[in-house]
Amino acid sequence: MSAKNHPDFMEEKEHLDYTLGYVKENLESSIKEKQRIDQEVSSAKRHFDSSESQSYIGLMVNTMLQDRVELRVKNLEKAEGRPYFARIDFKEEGKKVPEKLYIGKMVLIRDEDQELIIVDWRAPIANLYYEARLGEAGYLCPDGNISGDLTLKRQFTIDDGILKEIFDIDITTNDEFLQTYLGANADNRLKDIVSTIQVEQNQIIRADMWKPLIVQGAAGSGKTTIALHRIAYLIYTFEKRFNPENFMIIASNKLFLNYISTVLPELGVERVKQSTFQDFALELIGEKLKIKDTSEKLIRFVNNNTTQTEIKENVLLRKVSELKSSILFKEVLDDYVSIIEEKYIPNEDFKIASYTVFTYDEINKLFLNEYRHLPLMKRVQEIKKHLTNGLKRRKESLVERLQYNCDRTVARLKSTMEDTAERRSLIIEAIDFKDNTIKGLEKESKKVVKDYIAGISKANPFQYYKDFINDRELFHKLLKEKIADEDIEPVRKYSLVCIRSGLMEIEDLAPLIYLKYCIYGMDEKIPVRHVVIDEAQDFSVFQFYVLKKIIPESSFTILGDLCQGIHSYRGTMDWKDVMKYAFEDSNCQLLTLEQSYRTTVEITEAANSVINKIGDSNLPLSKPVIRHGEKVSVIKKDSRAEIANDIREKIKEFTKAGFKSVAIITKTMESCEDMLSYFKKDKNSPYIITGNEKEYKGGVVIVPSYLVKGLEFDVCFIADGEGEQYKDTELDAKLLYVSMTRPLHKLYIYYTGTLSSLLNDVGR
Ligand SMILES: Nc1ncnc2c1ncn2[C@@H]1O[C@H](COP(=O)(O)OP(=O)(O)OP(=O)(O)O)[C@@H](O)[C@H]1O
Repeated sequence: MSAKNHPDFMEEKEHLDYTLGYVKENLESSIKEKQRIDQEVSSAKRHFDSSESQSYIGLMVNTMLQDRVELRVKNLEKAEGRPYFARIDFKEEGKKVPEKLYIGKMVLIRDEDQELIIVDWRAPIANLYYEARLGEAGYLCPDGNISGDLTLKRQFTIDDGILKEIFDIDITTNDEFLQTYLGANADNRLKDIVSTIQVEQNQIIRADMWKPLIVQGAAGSGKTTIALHRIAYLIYTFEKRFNPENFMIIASNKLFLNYISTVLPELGVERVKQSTFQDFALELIGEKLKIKDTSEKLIRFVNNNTTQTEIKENVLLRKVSELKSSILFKEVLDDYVSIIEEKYIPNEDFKIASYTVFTYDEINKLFLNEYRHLPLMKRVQEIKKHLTNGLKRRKESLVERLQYNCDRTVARLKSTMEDTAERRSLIIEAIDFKDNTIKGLEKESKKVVKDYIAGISKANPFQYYKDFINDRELFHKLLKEKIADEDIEPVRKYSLVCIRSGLMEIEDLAPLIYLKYCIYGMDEKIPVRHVVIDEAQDFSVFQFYVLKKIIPESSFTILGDLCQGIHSYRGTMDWKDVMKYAFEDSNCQLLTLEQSYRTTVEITEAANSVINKIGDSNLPLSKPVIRHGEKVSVIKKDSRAEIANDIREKIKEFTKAGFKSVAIITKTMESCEDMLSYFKKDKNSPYIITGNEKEYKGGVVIVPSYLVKGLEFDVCFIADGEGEQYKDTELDAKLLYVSMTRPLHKLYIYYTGTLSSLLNDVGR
């Protein structure tokens, strides 16, 4: 309700004014404090003397103070216009009066008396706001369970320091309050949702960090947003144990990373590691490999192929991808590594001079049995230690023997011969022989271990991978009964072409990391403790498997939507596979988010009718939050030019009405370019998203259906809804579904000729 009509308006206004005044005053003094510390740090850096420990300690302390005051300034700046969004009154058991707690994006404590002015939304007690109902309630904190009575839950709309609305609520968030947020227009970035997080979202954000968590969330259910809030929550909760750098987001492309990049700073989080799987994999493999554009294969599938050859080629492409993305291929590589392992140690005894220190069998047994738990190269390091120790012992016993023999010879000569020149010469000869032999042994012992180890292969993982694909006989042997006989050679040949052309595919990265892991181990300890993977339906089970293997100390939050699995040939079709193979079912939780917050009831229902055409009852549909809008318009035109004209007119109208982001979505890049040609002469012509850009600028864009995933716009125009474009296939249905679930408010679907049968139930 309008704040002024609320009975507590005056009380709340006074409190807000007080808080704003405090924030302002504090901001001014904190800025001064910051300037002072900045100056001190820069002067300390200029006069830094590394040999003086006092100088080092001083600089460290000042840098820490600098970080702290910088954070305080940032927090206060954030609190300037809207210091909090909610209030709860909670009477803890045993206390007489309820405590009034104002919840905001950051904590604010009054310096004078340590009074809590604003509670951080991530604090344990703030959970009452997100999950508890009025009445008996409790929350879990490091001291245990705190119970009491929740007497008030209140939400505020505060705009630029002005109290606009007050809602007293019981359940999580009031519909009206949520609606205000959902009804807002999208600029070019995702935003934070701290004030309207829903119960099921909150449970994901605050879920146990150490249990792997998979979230199947419908389009628009807030997966990306929640992923970012979860990181902010975990960083806050584990502030003392981990740094932001210990958290990592892996997403499908750089554009998407850029799209989400503003939310974390908004939530007060910086320095979190962000990467695409491809970049991260290349960093791990450590080879300068060129990788094909990840959309290239999809583009081939998306373009409607006509010739039999093209159709045949595409079938092969799918098979290659499916194989290399599967756990089956990991098993094939396990067999391959076993073969490498058998021949890894050269069939040679380890000798010094002509004396055998260890036989080949002894060494190989150690390699294959004793050190089996280690990667091959790590075993070699152990063997090296073993050889060195054995050599030392052997050398000592040889020296002892030589000394003993020499002493005996000398004694014998002395007892059997007169002290003549001949006897002296024989004694010198014996001593020289001993000394020279020892010298020889010393010299040889310096290099025998090195030479033996040098005989062991040091090929890099990529070389092993190439060798495997090059070796026709071996490839066939290991793939037999794994895939159809007639597919083995085409798969090998296709892979061979990739290798020879120097362009690998994203599907080759998990196998390469795996080979590196098995043969070399991961020396670089990856300092990541929690990995969040978004758009996870595009990741294969093998990719999840290797990530888990190489960062075993990390836990994972995996979020995706199978309905949007447009890369299903290399992605995940069933979360249960991920649970079973990547996490070996160990405590892995699967949660679902069905409610969609992005779009209207009408648009969600239309999109669901398309996904229903696939006829797969396992595909989880989304449920719209109760926000109604216009019906989805399905519009027939005689030509593309007419479609472009209509879109142009509508864009003008919507821009006037305040909509900030608009997308014209076509199925392929070719049709994007065709669409753009009609806008070329316009003053503010839209631009095409190609997938190569690192920055997302927003505004009016033209985008192919396979690149629109993850993004959202106020209004979307699907410019080519005809049957010729979108056939009755699973991939086309998913592409349409993804495209249709992007708008917040309005969706128009245009076509010429005949409408795609996938859209038969839309607009009815
Ligand atoms: N609790 C919430 N309160 C307000 N807005 C919300 C809430 N949850 C989600 N949203 C909004 O819904 C929209 C969709 O969120 P987001 O992009 O994170 O969803 P998603 O599940 O990742 O979508 P998709 O898979 O379709 O890309 C965003 O505009 C987000 O701000």
